[in-house]
Amino acid sequence: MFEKIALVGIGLIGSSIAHGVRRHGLARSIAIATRRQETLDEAEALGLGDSYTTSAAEAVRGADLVILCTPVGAYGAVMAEIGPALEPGAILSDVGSVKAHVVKVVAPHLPEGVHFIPGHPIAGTEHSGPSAGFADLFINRWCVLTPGADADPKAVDRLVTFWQALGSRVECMSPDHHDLVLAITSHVPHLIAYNIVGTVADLEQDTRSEVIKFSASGFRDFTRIAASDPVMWRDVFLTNRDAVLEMLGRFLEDLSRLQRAVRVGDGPAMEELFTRTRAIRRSIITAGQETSAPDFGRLQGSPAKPEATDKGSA
Ligand SMILES: NC(=O)C1=CN([C@@H]2O[C@H](COP(=O)(O)OP(=O)(O)OC[C@H]3O[C@@H](n4cnc5c(N)ncnc54)[C@H](O)[C@@H]3O)[C@@H](O)[C@H]2O)C=CC1
Ligand SMILES: O=C(O)C(=O)Cc1ccc(O)cc1
Repeated sequence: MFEKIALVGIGLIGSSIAHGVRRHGLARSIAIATRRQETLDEAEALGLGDSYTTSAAEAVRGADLVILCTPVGAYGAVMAEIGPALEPGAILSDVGSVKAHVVKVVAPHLPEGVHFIPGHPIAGTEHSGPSAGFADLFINRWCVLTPGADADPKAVDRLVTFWQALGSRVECMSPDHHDLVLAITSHVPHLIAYNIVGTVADLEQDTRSEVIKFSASGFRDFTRIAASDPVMWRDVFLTNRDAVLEMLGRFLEDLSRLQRAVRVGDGPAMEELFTRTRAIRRSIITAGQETSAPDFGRLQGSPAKPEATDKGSA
């Protein structure tokens, strides 16, 4: 499908793409670039690519598909480096969790003749680093593409076919719409998880030990989400601020209503809400979005994978 795919950044998502490309024979060669030598050595030891370099510009030279797989906060610096080295006719894409910001920071560095088609596989885990990836990650998951109005349809088709070959279902939408939808389905849920686990972390020592000892599965599910990569999520909240604040505002209004229902003992209001939310959970399962036991955080999550050890990103 492609002669040379360059992956800039080789953490959970980059390494999952590398595994999938190998498994399905989607490229003659895979070039891997990352900032730190230590991460590169890890990727090489895992055999994720055919060439390895700390120079992103070197990796993208001669590549007909380049995918940015770093935290979105690194995109500006990465693009400044690779812009002049991109081949005319190449497809440039990414996997970032936000899209409007990505379009804004990539555009100034985009050479004539390079097809920029932003992307976001809505599939992941709380793990990070090159050893966290696995080829099945994208199977039966959505991948959203946000091509501009002037995007070359042939290039878009090639990228759609690529993600389908990795097992994904693909849908195109505008960057702003993507950011609003993901704010409530992914970004705000992560913020809530970070907050509730932070609340426990700030409890007095004795109470905290009890909470951890007796933590029920609800709290444990929050801790899984709150173990997600701090740099990646910092960048999401720095770059999708407006949509997150919009959805957070609605969430807080609803929480106030619920707080009142609890305070005044309004059983029917609580039961009515909990019945509607149960129906949402069931419709997600019916739509094939869920593969495991009830679990708050996996609304966007990955298929069950054997427990891996947490690895910090490089
Ligand atoms: N973790 C998840 O569940 C999902 C993440 N994403 C998006 O995918 C992207 C990557 O996330 P993960 O793979 O989870 O992160 P990760 O932390 O596992 O890997 C990021 C990689 O980027 C490299 N990197 C960081 N700064 C760099 C720079 N300036 N130049 C070159 N390499 C650099 C790191 O060394 C690391 O190899 C992010 O933009 C994130 O928003 C998308 C879907 C799911
Ligand atoms: O692990 C989980 O539950 C996730 O929600 C994974 C995830 C994280 C970030 C994304 O942009 C998409 C999916």
